[in-house]
Amino acid sequence: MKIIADENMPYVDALFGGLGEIEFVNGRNLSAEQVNDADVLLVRSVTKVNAALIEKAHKLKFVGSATIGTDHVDVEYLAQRGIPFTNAPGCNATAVGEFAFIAMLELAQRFAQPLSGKVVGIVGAGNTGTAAAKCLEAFGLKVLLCDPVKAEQGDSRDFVSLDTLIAQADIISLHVPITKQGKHKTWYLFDEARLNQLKPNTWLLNCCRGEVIDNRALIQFKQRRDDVKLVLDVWEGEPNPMPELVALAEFATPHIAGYSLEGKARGTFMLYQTLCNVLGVNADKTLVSLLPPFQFSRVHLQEMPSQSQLLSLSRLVYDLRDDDVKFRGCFATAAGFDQMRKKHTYRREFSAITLQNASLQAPDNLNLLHRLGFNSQVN
Ligand SMILES: NC(=O)C1=CN([C@@H]2O[C@H](COP(=O)(O)OP(=O)(O)OC[C@H]3O[C@@H](n4cnc5c(N)ncnc54)[C@H](O)[C@@H]3O)[C@@H](O)[C@H]2O)C=CC1
Ligand SMILES: O=C(O)C(=O)[C@H](O)COP(=O)(O)O
Repeated sequence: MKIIADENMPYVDALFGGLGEIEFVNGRNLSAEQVNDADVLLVRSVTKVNAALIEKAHKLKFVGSATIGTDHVDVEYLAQRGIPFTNAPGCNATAVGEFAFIAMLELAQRFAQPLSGKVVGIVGAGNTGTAAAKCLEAFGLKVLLCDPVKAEQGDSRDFVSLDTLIAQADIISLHVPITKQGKHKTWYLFDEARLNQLKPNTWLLNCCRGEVIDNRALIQFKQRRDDVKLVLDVWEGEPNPMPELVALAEFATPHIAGYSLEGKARGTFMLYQTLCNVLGVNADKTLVSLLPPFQFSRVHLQEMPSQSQLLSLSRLVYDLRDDDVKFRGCFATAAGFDQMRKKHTYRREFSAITLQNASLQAPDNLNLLHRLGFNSQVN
């Protein structure tokens, strides 16, 4: 069995090695010729899986994308061909949620502001939005959710309209899929008119898809409104972000909000489980055996961390400043953008750290750190 896999997918050898012969490819430039004799195709978000790519891949019996988003896959075409497809919903939700939370801690540090007391608006209350809300609520912030789709589906949480969210939120974090049609389409959800509604001093974070914000309108808006601060992980026209926009962002990264080691491993593992199911073979590997030990796996806390101490703790798993600096040095070419993604030093999730100290025994303290995602051990 021939398995074609994106070279940026970790643990493919460990998980799929026993199932067939693996060929690693550059997912962005994958050609139809390369997949013609494939039985299994494992991709990431940079590969357009459509008729043009797989029309002649007559042996293809499974396509998997180790991502949450599916906008790069023609799922209808796969269904017509009867080719089983899976993505990896939720695989990197914790990674994106923690990225957004850490970015807010970084902004608070940079502008010497307390995060406490701020109201955060989450647009899109699915896996990543909910993960971000979990951290923010654990930290004690008021969170407003806007998700008309979930509201219509009868989700029992409280939702507000986008207008209310924009009017009330000090920080807005975007977590929607990119959709071009329908009454809840998200393409340019934040257009010029919407951007002009932002309250003074709003922080706007985009960790979902670049085109959810009209990037040209954002440049013009930001040039007039320096009070608004931007954290941008995703860009219109990737892998070629608009240089003017990069310069206007406080933190800029190359679509790596979901790149925790745990998140990437979970993504590959979910594909492995589904493929085993499709092939009718036993999935005998475990996710936990894949992850290496973390160098800061145990941290002693003398007291409940302050906001800046929590940032220092968070920087043990992920220092956003490093990625921001690297990105500004390499984004100017498509190769630079992709190389940084390819060579990204995986960060860990909060759960990789076990916090130890008797003073954390107070249930509220333990609860807060636990709900943020850290492990805790009372000694
Ligand atoms: N930067 C990165 O590395 C990553 C980016 N993503 C992107 O983030 C997107 C969201 O991921 P998940 O939260 O896991 O997806 P999800 O499908 O679990 O949640 C998306 C939510 O957005 C809601 N939604 C749809 N249209 C909306 C609208 N007009 N207004 C408000 N809410 C709306 C949906 O009802 C759903 O609840 C993905 O589709 C993907 O494009 C996901 C993971 C990593
Ligand atoms: O899951 C998604 O959706 C994403 O956006 C991915 O985290 C992006 O990563 P790649 O698949 O492009 O490596």
